[in-house]
Amino acid sequence: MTNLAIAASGLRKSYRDKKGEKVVLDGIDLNVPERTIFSLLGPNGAGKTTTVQILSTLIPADGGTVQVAGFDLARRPDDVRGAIGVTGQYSAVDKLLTGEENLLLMADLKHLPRKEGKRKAAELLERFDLVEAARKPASTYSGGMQRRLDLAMTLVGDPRLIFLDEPTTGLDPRSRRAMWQVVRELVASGVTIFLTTQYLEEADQLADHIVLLDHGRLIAEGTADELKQLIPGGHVSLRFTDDLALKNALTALGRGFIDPSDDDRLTLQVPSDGGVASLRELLAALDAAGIEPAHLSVHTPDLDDVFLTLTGDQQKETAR
Ligand SMILES: Nc1ncnc2c1ncn2[C@@H]1O[C@H](COP(=O)(O)OP(=O)(O)OP(=O)(O)O)[C@@H](O)[C@H]1O
Repeated sequence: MTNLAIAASGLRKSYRDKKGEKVVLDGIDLNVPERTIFSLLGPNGAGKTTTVQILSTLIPADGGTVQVAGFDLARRPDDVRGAIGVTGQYSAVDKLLTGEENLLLMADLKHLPRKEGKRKAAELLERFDLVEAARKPASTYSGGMQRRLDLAMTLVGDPRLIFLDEPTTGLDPRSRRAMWQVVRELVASGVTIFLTTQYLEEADQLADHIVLLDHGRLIAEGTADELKQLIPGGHVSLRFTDDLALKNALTALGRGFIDPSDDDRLTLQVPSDGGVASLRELLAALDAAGIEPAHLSVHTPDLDDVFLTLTGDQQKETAR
């Protein structure tokens, strides 16, 4: 049986404000297998940060039972803290210090002997491609370098489970990809990652398992592929060299629409799940009618489509 890095059941949290009680987490269950990347995906205000704050012992839950790294969260918070690392939207990096000084400070906080601290700092600077910048103040670092330093600082304590709360928000595409690579390497080295993100592509790229959180409830979960299958929208695009071939194909297949975005009106969109069996069937039907498409492409719905369908269109802006 796979060991669970996180097992949460019936997690609840609400806040009281002038308007009364606001339920932020409405009884959610989470099971995160060790050595996997688990992604909590949701729009602004869905409750992602609150979940991370509870699981990392920063704030108490109002209800539910939680085990983190094998420890009961309510009874053994110190053991949980010793096993986890958290890098949040608000970085722990002190910008007045150099990268190396930040790492040594963290090693002191973790009570590592001086020699061991220096060895660890040097290893992490190397691993996170920060050797050249090691003696420069962190204020001179790019956004991507600061995130890498932040994550390196988290690793000083050798955590088994790392919470990455929106680790690439605001980074350019190249830095985002570099961070993804770092995350993949961490998992390969045996760490478990609990990732929150607003970026669907990020969850698609990294996560073994995704849960969609909306208004404090889990509204869907599965692998990226499983989530994509929850909604319709896949199709095969067939482009023909002339109008007659397109018309014949439409007759032979008995279904399809002319793609309005093709100015030449020579592309047929045929609804399909994009699977091998249905593609084979479609090509056989065209073959039997003696029609050869000039170009074929398969479009499966992406996580954007899933997210927008399941959370409602009004969240289109925050979902990207
Ligand atoms: N201390 C607090 N007091 C009152 N309400 C709070 C408090 N902390 C969070 N909330 C509310 O809880 C809801 C969830 O917030 P949370 O920060 O967990 O969302 P999120 O999914 O992380 O969003 P974001 O992507 O913006 O960080 C929000 O409506 C927020 O206003």
